[in-house]
Amino acid sequence: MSLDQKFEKIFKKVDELKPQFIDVLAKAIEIPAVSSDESLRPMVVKKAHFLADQLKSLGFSDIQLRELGTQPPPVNDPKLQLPPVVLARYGNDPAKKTVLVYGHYDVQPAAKEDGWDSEPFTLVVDEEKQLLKGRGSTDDTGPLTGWLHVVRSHQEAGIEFPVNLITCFEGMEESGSLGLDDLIAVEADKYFKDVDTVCISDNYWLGTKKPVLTYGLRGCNYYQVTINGPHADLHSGVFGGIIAEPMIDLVQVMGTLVDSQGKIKIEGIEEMVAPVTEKEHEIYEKIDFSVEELNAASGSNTSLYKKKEDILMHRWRFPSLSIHGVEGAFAGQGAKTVIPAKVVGKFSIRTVPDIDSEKLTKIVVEHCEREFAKLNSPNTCKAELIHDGNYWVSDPFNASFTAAAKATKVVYGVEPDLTREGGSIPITLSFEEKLKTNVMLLPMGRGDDGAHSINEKLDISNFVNGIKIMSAYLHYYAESPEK
Ligand SMILES: C[C@H](N)C(=O)N[C@@H](Cc1c[nH]cn1)C(=O)O
Ligand SMILES: [Zn+2]
Ligand SMILES: [Zn+2]
Repeated sequence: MSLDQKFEKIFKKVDELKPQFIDVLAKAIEIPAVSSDESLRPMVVKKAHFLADQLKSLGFSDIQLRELGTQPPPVNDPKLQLPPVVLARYGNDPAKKTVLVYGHYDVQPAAKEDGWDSEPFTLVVDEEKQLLKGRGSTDDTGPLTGWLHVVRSHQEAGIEFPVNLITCFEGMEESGSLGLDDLIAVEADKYFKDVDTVCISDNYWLGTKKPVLTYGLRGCNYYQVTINGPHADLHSGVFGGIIAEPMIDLVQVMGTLVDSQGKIKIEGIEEMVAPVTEKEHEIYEKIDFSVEELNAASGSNTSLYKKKEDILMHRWRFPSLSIHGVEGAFAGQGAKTVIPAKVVGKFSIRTVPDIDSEKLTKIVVEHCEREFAKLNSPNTCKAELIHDGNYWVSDPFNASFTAAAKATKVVYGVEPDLTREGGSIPITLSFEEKLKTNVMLLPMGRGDDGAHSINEKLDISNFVNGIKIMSAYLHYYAESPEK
């Protein structure tokens, strides 16, 4: 049977099985697997078991829920267990290539009060707009479950699976992939011994129309600054003006990190960024993107840059510093007149070549300490790293990228753009280094999916076509003469 004939049968099955695939996604999304919320850790574990059950019913073998030990500090409960990594195999034929597919089953926090139109952990199938709405639909439960549907479609179409598949599904990606590095090191010559390539479906197209393949990610160093003052929250009428307020110190320290144009004000970071080459300018010129698409995705007119090249460089190629929030501060409606006793400011820096993570942390911590010292406050200040994750940039010209480009052409009828990604997938570089193989990012969703935001969605066409691309990719990769 020719590849085209195989694809016809598989794709027909994907279309037929669509309602069942959506049903699996709905069941997965129902589990609020928020890795950053310690109280929801049992839910993250529950989702791992749900996936293991799915893998079992599909006939995967050697299914393991690998424990990673306790979560390292800073953490409220020092006994908190990390969620397990779900390892499984489909096929173990030495004559076939082996593809490791990585995905994460944890999600970002979400609450209806944040502005969602519906309950975030109830999948909404919007027939009118042809989209699937719910936390994790695009990041990353939809793409992750896509790999399971690839297997099911092959089974029901009666087509032999072209490769050996290994899954590595983790539950801590949104919180720094803690513990996974060590597991990969331990299993590099055991469970992962025969891996020829790694495919990750956990990012997004640049815009809304053109499919892409991705060869780079920024890293992410996440920090917290804790200012400690009085023993308890106090009445601002009774104590305001006569004690040093932690929140006043914190906003001043945080105010020295970045300006409103996005320029990082911490000395020593810019110097670590690799200079932009002439070749890079040429690459960026050819990419399909506009400020209008950015505005549509952000739902605003607040872009700091108007030119395509500036936007892309600042998204992919330069570091950025974002301020995320303050733990312990009043954040509700109304007018509570309180002086918070202890506040913890959270910010992260997206890193790029050649920023050294340890050096960056030293610079950041010293900067915060220096700025706090200037305040002459009797309060205490501690700045620390919560987690870091490496940036990754690879060469997109190998058998895996070629197979994915062919698969994209078969499904969408166009050559994909080659992009980098402003977000981070902390474990990517570890796969490349520890398994001594290449990694390819094959995104399923679109740039306006609202990952990490309210009303996160995945277009039904992206879900269905994504499963078809994943299927065709495995066949093209299996047929390729190189690894
Ligand atoms: C791109 C990926 N889907 C993603 O959202 N990654 C997260 C990873 C992260 C790193 N620190 C905290 N979370 C991201 O880029 O924010
Ligand atoms: Zn995410
Ligand atoms: Zn993700």
